[in-house]
Amino acid sequence: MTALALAAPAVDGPAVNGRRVERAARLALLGELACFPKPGLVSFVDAGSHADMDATSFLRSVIGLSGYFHDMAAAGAAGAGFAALNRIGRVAEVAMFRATGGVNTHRGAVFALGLLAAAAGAAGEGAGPDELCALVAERWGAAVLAARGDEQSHGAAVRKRYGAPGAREEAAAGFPTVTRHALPAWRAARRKGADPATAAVQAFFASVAALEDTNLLHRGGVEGLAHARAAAAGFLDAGGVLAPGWHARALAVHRGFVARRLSPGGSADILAATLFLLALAEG
Ligand SMILES: CC(C)(COP(=O)(O)OP(=O)(O)OC[C@H]1O[C@@H](n2cnc3c(N)ncnc32)[C@H](O[C@H]2O[C@H](COP(=O)(O)OP(=O)(O)OP(=O)(O)O)[C@@H](O)[C@H]2O)[C@@H]1O)[C@@H](O)C(=O)NCCC(=O)NCCS
Ligand SMILES: Nc1ncnc2[nH]cnc12
Repeated sequence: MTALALAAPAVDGPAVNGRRVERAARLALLGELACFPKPGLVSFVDAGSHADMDATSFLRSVIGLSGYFHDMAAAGAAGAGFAALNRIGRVAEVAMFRATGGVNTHRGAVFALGLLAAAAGAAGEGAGPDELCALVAERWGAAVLAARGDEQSHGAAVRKRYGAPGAREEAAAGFPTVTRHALPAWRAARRKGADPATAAVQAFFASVAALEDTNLLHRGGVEGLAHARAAAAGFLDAGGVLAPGWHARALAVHRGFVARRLSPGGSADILAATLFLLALAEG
């Protein structure tokens, strides 16, 4: 048990697949960071639309979160309710901010992948991506929506101003952007011959085209969100990563986002959740 688990209730759950869950989550966060071109976001190539963080911030954050996903899987296996999961998540957020010097790298991922890790623990071996997403909705969805969040967050400001749904609604609905958009896009690209890293680019664009991303609304307002979704849909309509010249087109979208300071952070989390579910399914 790690220090993060001190926030959890004392439970003696059955033997869980915690190590496998932890490994899959780390692979997913690193895979998301490595994915490029990923318009507006930080990668090993550049910092996209961000002045306060770079790839090193994300690597520090991943290390700072060590043990968190294992603990969420163990808590899920022990039948933890939302309040217990949330306590573990809040401690992980503190660890993330300590690791990055106060920069929000993975708040959304702590939340989304944390819930999915708990579902993986609860379901045990063999549950597929759709089942895990549905389990989050079924078991914790109502409590997720009922929870009082941080009233000062960017997400809260966007909710107040535009009435837009955000990370909570996505989780409570069983991650529809993952199951209906990003995951099918990744699988279709792989079936047609794309390698896993290129399929991740396709999954990312599919998410941007579909998601009401509170980060895009926060930085760019309704116009920024519309621009981002239309640019992503245009890339996919032109054949996405399966069409010749795709890399240059994706790069042009990236540059357009950077020029407008747009950052689709919600889609970064959707991609990480997708890669997490795929890594878990691979074992
Ligand atoms: C439920 C919480 C996640 C709180 O959410 P809330 O809506 O109140 O607001 P935010 O603090 O703004 O965080 C929401 C993050 O979720 C991601 N996101 C956005 N839209 C969606 C969406 N439609 N669907 C899914 N996910 C979405 C997004 O995360 C990424 O962006 C982060 C960078 O954000 P920010 O710092 O605001 O933006 P910048 O542009 O960088 O800021 P400036 O430079 O302009 O200043 C990055 O971290 C990505 O991860 C949103 O940020 C949650 O906080 C909560 O309740 N947590 C509880 C603890 C927990 O996790 N418990 C465990 C599970 S129960
Ligand atoms: N790669 C990334 N760049 C910017 N914000 C993010 N939030 C989560 N992953 C991110």
